[in-house]
Amino acid sequence: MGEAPAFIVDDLQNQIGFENGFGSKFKGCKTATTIGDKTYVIGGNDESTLPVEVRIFDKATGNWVTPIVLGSKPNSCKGLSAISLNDDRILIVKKGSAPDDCILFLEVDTWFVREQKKIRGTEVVAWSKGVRGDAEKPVVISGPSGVGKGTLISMLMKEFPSMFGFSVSHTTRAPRGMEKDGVHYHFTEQSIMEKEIKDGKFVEYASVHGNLYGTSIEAVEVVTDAGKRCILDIDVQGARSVRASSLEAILIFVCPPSMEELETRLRSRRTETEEQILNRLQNAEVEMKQGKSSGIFDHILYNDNLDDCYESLKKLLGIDGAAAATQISAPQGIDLPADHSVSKMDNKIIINYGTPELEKTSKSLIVLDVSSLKGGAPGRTRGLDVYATDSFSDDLNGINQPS
Ligand SMILES: Nc1nc2c(ncn2[C@@H]2O[C@H](COP(=O)(O)OP(=O)(O)O)[C@@H](O)[C@H]2O)c(=O)[nH]1
Ligand SMILES: Nc1ncnc2c1ncn2[C@@H]1O[C@H](COP(=O)(O)OP(=O)(O)O)[C@@H](O)[C@H]1O
Repeated sequence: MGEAPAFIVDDLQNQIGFENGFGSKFKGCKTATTIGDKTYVIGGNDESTLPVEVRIFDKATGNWVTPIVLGSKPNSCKGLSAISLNDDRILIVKKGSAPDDCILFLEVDTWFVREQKKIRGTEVVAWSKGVRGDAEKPVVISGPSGVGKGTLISMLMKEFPSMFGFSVSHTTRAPRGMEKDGVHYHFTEQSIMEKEIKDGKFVEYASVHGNLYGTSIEAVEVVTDAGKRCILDIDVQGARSVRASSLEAILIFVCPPSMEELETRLRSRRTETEEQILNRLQNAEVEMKQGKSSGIFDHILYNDNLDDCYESLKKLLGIDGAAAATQISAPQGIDLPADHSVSKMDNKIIINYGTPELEKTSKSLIVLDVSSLKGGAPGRTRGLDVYATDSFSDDLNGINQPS
């Protein structure tokens, strides 16, 4: 049954005293997995409130490396099991943890991690929380200045405060009258933002209407860590970067009914100078062309009547009518018992928490189907399929039925 442990390296075990999580009982919250030449040692102190640490033993050089760790680091726990998936991420099962906090992915060679390694010139790993199904895709809203993006987003956040969270961008533009630092934007300076971009702190950034705007990795993570679906209000260049990234967002472009109406809305807002209005209207022509024809966007919405447009937005997000209630209450966590062992077969991770006697009589296996994983750092890893079953069969396909 299952796969052989990903690794058991005696000298490593002697050096740092961890045990592999595969089917074994162990004291500390430490485990290790080897991918290629690198052994990832993951763990902290038993029952500690400190975050789980990650160290890498590079067999090629014989050196230990402490990587930059992105993503929200899980706290230590009663124990960890680790399994390498596709050599680019390690699935971690936290024993005895809360249902919404027990399946994690440590990305070691995904697109996002490779990009970050390139920018930072050092070892990088990134945590991403695992969630069931296809929920929580981030939502990108783009469109010309004054079309109503902010208005639509405010309506969504007001109606579904526990479902959506706004990604607070950084910008070098000056705050408008009512805007608060850290709420509407992180207002910053050009030189500081350029340094942070160089340090790899941004998912995307662009120069828009003469100012620098960008989405930090942290801005997305703060929202996903709160268990909410992330909304990004970004321009077309930023949308293009997100489309190419691992975020797997739904991209929506909002159009005005006419350029005249766009100008009316922009002027009636009274937040820009005449020069800024003219600049934004000029840019709007280009944005409209790109938005409608570039193939970046999944959906185009026309914001003529505000209420109609808002209803269309909810519909394409699957949160209109009864669907809204279902989605809000859908459980995202996975209830795992404290004491269990973990093994892997093809694209299925089998979590066994029964005694041999118990196995015969009741459900004692949880199967995590990881064949359709999507997303990942800096967002969540979606697409986990989870179901309970009662026994192994010779052919694992035999337990492929959700129960
Ligand atoms: N690429 C990118 N664009 C952003 C970001 N934040 C805001 N923007 C875009 O910058 C443009 C100007 O935003 P803002 O100054 O708030 O003006 P408004 O859209 O007219 O309210 C809009 O197209 C926003 O969608 C960001 O983090 N990244
Ligand atoms: N469908 C609409 N009809 C009329 N006015 C609208 C509509 N949608 C938004 N507005 C108004 O247009 C102005 C610009 O909207 P805003 O949300 O700030 O645009 P954006 O965030 O795209 O720059 C605001 O004063 C807003 O109240």
